Amino acid sequence: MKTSIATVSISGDLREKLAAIAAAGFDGVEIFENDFLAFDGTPAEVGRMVREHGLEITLFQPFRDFEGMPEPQRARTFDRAERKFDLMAELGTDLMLICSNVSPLALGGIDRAAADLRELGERAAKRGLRVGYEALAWGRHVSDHRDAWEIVRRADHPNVGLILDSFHTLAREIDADTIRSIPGDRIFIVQLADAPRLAMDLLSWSRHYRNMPGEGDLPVTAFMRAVAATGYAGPLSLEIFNDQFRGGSPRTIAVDGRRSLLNLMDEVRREEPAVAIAVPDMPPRVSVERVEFIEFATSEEEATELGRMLSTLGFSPRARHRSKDVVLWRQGPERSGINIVINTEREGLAHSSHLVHGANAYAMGIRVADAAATVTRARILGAEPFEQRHGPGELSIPAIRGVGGGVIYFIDGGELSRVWDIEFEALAQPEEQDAGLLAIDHIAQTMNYEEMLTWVLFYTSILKTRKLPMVDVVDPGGLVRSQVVEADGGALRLTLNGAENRKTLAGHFLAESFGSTVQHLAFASADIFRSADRVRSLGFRPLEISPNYYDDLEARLGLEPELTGRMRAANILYDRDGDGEYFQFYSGNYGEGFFFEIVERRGGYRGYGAVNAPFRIAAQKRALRPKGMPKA
Ligand SMILES: O=C(O)c1ccc(O)c(O)c1
Ligand SMILES: [Mg+2]
Repeated sequence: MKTSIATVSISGDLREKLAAIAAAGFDGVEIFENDFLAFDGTPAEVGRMVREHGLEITLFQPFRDFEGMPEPQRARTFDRAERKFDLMAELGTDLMLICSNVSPLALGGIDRAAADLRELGERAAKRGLRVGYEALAWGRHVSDHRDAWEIVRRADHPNVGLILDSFHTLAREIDADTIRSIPGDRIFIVQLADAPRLAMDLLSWSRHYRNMPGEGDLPVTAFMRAVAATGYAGPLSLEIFNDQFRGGSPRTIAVDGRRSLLNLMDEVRREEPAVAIAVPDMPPRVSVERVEFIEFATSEEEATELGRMLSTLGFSPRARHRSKDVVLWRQGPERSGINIVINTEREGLAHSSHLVHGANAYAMGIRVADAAATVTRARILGAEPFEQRHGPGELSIPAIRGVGGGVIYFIDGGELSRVWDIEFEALAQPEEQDAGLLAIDHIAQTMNYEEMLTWVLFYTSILKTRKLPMVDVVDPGGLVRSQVVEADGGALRLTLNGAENRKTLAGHFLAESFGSTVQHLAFASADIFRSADRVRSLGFRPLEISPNYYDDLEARLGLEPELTGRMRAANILYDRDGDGEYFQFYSGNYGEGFFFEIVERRGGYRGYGAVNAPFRIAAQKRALRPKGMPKA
């Protein structure tokens, strides 16, 4: 399988685009005409530059408003095509994309279009070139790949083929299985793009909101399965028109693109075992069992402060690392579900993370079915493996760098599961101060909004997880977009929060911690009222919620005043869905906006209390303001 990407998908000038595309491991590029026109070198220089990067030009595009023109436009269109053929010869590519005509002058008629393409194919053949015909979803007469195929079929020329583009087919909800009857060798190139579901006109949707396969909501896998079934063996080429990507980091977008293609083809290979698909062999997405630990990097002083906060939540220091300045905090019986690690080392990644971000939860450990396989898959998908010096007798825990520069460790059932015994030495048992917190319910990570798709693709391509629809959270200082990535049964729940500006609580946290990511940790309780009582007696001060909230709860959901009274007294917020109920309360802020949450899920409640987020944020801002939080 050859991977390719259109230059239009990446930001920067042509030089920067090519460097990023090559570094990410693509085999080829589609040269988008405008990227070429804006460049100040000759076509031959562009061709040389592409090849010096080890890339080939898979396609020159687009050639517009070609088929079905009346004279005199028709003759001029052919002249224009000949000029572009000259250019292609200099660039060193043999394939040109003709997109279906959108001109009001176009006459329509399948046979007329076929005759024009046949003549163009004849002219292309004289120069050893080929032309591919693509149906734009908004084409004037041709907007469906089935019609485009019929035209190509009737053109009946070896130098004329079909170009498929997942966006145009899927945006119009055309059944992708109609591709299965097209001969694979008549398809000259396949362009791939996903997109979020949006209600808008097709052209604007396509030109501004496409994204990488797996990042959006379109059934790109079903489309690609149908393409694979035709026997098509040419390049798979990403063609992503996206306003955000145009301003993003070329390196990141290129790495995301290649990750998305490999992940897609791996999925197709598993779902179409009868079709031979050349994709690097990789372990399947690994299932997650639970969050094994969260590790904070802090100074000694901050460790004391964080420890004080954890003590009020019922945690106590239980074990110390045998050779490092690292302490394990737990609560409840031995082997309870929450392991919090505080690292005050003066070297290594924890230390450098602390220098950059201040105290922060820079690492997490995830228990998976197979730790080594997880890292193998992640590496093939372009993630960076992480290894740190380990002392004699210590384990080498498979790990990768996360998107934000932190670390994700993977632990499985083998020797790795004994890490707490092997590397740690138990401390004297303190008096019992358990608050009934049983597990990490979810981890909330904050990032710039522009980086959210990168994170979503990272998690969903490496781990057996899925994304939920994005929701808007209103902060008095602006909007925060929130998207959940979760594993079956809640074994891993991540809430990703994308901040658009620094006036929001999330944006403030991001700015003040120089891009650290874990902004809050939610612990699960089986009895939130009991946990609330316990932590209060340990000195915990919950985030105070406005009394107006509880009046509204009674009115809105018809809750018993007795229940709302208890919630009001403990500052507990409430939500429910078709499956169950959710109770939650929060801590105040630690540092520049880090906090803890305690939750109880009753029945099969699946959400995260998103409806309550604005009230939580308003309360946190009230609490933060005296320390210099900008007024929203
Ligand atoms: O938006 C367009 O005009 C356009 C051009 C070329 C393509 O391949 C395409 O999918 C869209
Ligand atoms: Mg296209």
